[in-house]
Formats: sequence, structure tokens, C-alpha cells
Amino acid sequence: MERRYASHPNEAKQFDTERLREEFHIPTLFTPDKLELVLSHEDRLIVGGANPVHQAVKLETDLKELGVSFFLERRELGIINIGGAGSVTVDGTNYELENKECLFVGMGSKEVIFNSKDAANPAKFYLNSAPAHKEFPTAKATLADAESADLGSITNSNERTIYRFIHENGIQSAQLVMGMTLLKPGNMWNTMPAHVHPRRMEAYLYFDLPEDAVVVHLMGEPTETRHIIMRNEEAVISPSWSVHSGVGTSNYTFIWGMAGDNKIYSDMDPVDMKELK
Ligand SMILES: O=C(O)C(=O)C[C@H](O)C(=O)CO
Ligand SMILES: [Zn+2]
Repeated sequence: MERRYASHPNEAKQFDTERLREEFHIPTLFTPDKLELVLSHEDRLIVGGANPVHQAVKLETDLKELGVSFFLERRELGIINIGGAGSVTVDGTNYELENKECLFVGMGSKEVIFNSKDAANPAKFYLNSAPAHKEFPTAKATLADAESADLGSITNSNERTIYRFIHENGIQSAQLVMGMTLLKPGNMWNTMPAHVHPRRMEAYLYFDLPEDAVVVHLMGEPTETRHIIMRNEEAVISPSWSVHSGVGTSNYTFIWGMAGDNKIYSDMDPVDMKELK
């Protein structure tokens, strides 16, 4: 498992493109028949991907990094499938996950196995795992089950629907909050006006983006923004002091996951448009 350290805004604002990408950008999450994991020391969120094609992929890692005897001994896991149909087996119970469906796996689950239905259109399971102190039941949610909100407008090029899967009023967790935002066709901006939430870090996965398209992702303190160019199926870590907003050269979807002090989705500090630099 790759490790990323936590960062200080005064240090991060000195970073050049290469260093910014080394610290915050996660380029490789879906490698056939392999589990990809990045442990961020920002609230110890693990960002990962499982892409079973010809064989099952198991949730496992170097346990010394986590100091436990199995992966979810002191952790919980959010899974969203962004690929073809697949299934996740949790301690012998099978959960079918279609595209854009979510499964939460509670602390204490010993064995998690990822499978695809069709090797020609394999599942791609995006993973966020946060430390947990309490066990919550494993639960699945479809887009129809999720609490949703329509935000933005076509005139601001940010008309979108936010689906909340794991949150205060949805699937219960110890601290993980997770959901997905679908931009309406012709809309390119997410999360603008921007916000920060010093109580929680956040990670974004951008997907459903054409191969030659990019998202210009903004990060940094509101008066010290930097950009990271994102391509399809790449993730980016946002420390709690950083804005996280982006504009695409094409339409896209993104998954957001958060860990920190509370699970209140609406607990955000909006950034005044006049403050941004
Ligand atoms: O489109 C949006 O706006 C979002 O999806 C925002 C994220 O959910 C977020 O940053 C939550 O804190
Ligand atoms: Zn946010």
C-alpha cells in the first residue's frame, strides 16, 4: 500500500506541478486483477480500487501499516462500482453491485472479495476506507435509495444532482461519508462556489470522462489556489484546509468521500467568490 503524508498549507503552496501531483493526485486505481490502495495520513483515509477481470480480488494489505490482524478490524469501507456489473462477498454474503451502486462494509468484517460478472465489461470498485470505533451493519444503496439534491444552474454551467449514500441520514457509519455527483449534460463545473470544511478531509474520484478530456481540479487555500489536471478514473486528496472544485473540458461524474470529526454533509464553510485567488 502506498503511503501519502499529511500536509501543511504553507508548505503545499510552494509545491511545483510534480510535487503537487506526488502528494495529492492518485493516477492508478483500476489495474486488472489487482487491488490498488493509497493510505493518506489526512484522517487516515484509504483510497483504493479493485478491478477483477479474470479472477477475484481480495481486500488485503500489509497489515503492519494498519497495526491490526485483518483489514477491517478497526476500519469501515465504502465501495461504489463505476464499471460493469459485479459482486462483493462479505464474510460469505454476496452483494450484487451494478454501475453506480454503493455498498458500505462495517468494521469487523473479516473477508471482502470482489468479482466481476463479465470479463469483457469488468466491474471497477472504487474504495474509501476510514478508521472506525464502532461496528455498523453492512448495507447496500442504489441511486434510487440515496438522498439526492439538485444544485446549480445551466447558466453557471454547474447543474448537477448530488446523491448521498453514506451520511448522517443514510447508511450509517462511524465517520465515513460518501456519495456521488452527476453533472447534467452540457455542465462542466463542480462545487463552485467552493467551500472548505476544516473538520473533514475529502477525496474525489473523477470518472465517465472521455479519454481525451481533463478536469482542471482546484485545490489549496482559497487565496492560494493551485490546479491539478485530472483524467478519467483518477482521484485527488483534499486536505481539510483545501478547496476542492473543478471544471471539465467535457461532462463527467465524480465520487466524493470524507473522513473527520462529523458526518454532517452540509457542514461546509462557503468561500466568497470575491475571496478566491
Ligand atoms: O457538486 C458538489 O458540490 C459536490 O458534490 C460537493 C461535494 O459533495 C463536497 O465537497 C462535499 O463536502
Ligand atoms: Zn467538500
